[in-house]
Amino acid sequence: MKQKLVIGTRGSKLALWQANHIAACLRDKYPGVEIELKNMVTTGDRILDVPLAKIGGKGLFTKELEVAMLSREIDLAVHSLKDMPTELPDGLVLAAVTDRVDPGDALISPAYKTLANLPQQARVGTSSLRRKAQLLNARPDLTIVDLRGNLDTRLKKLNTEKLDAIMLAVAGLRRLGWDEHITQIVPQNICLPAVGQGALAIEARAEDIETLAMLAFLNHEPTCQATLAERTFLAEVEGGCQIPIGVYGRVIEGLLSVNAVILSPDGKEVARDNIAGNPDAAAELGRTLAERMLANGGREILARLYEV
Ligand SMILES: NCc1[nH]cc(CCC(=O)O)c1CC(=O)O
Repeated sequence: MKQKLVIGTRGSKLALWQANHIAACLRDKYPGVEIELKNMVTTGDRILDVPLAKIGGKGLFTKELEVAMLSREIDLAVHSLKDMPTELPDGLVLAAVTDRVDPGDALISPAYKTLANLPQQARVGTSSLRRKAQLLNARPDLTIVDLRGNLDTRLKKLNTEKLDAIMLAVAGLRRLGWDEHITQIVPQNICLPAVGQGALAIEARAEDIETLAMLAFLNHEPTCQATLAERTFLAEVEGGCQIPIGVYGRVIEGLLSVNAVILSPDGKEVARDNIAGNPDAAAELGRTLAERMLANGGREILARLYEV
């Protein structure tokens, strides 16, 4: 057993909460082991004035931490699983995926409360293509305003940018204790979450058997299986850029079911489908669902996306 573990984390409030949460779990489990946090800055933190979809490139919020891990500056990194690319760099693995309590998206609209109540042409802030496309699919009249920045910045922009609503992940708001701002948990038939939303990913070096063994207790197997299906689905449909897809898998009574949607950015074209099966075949379920959706309209939606 190691006598010390160094956790790398980004400096945002959410990232620090997540890293401190895992640090607390580790201290609790291994009272004699020194657990240290090391703050790092990623490209995604540095560039705040450009819509995420335009920065491009994968692992905007993970790469610097991964470089530090490979050079042994840190032993593990804590990420929102949602921010992790489907393929990890050589030499790194997912050591654990934690349980997720809140996979969904929340609407914050002090004036109107719910999506159905928003007036025609209401201004809704989000930086996510996935939320934008699903919002427009349900409400083509809405005006979507790009909204970047950390959670606190985005909450402030609700007022400063004169928005009628913003949409954020429930999990992030809950972790920061800001769930009193939530006015509606958006139902999944309107908005499916991002791959891995709500789960934490613990990343470590593949050869670091000792650390991997110490982290294994953090893994929640049903969430690991559900998100494996989601990540395989994403890997199968994704090309070079950010695309509007939502997908949610969960294991109930031993059955893994996965719901997914692929949309055009304007929300007008949609392919929806679902699949269910043995959780041990999670990757295969994700892949089969992706193949089926690509064959049933998904491929055309993506082709038009790459044309522009
Ligand atoms: N894109 C940033 C990001 N990465 C993870 C979360 C929330 C926590 C989670 O989904 O686990 C958020 C904020 C948001 O989308 O509202």
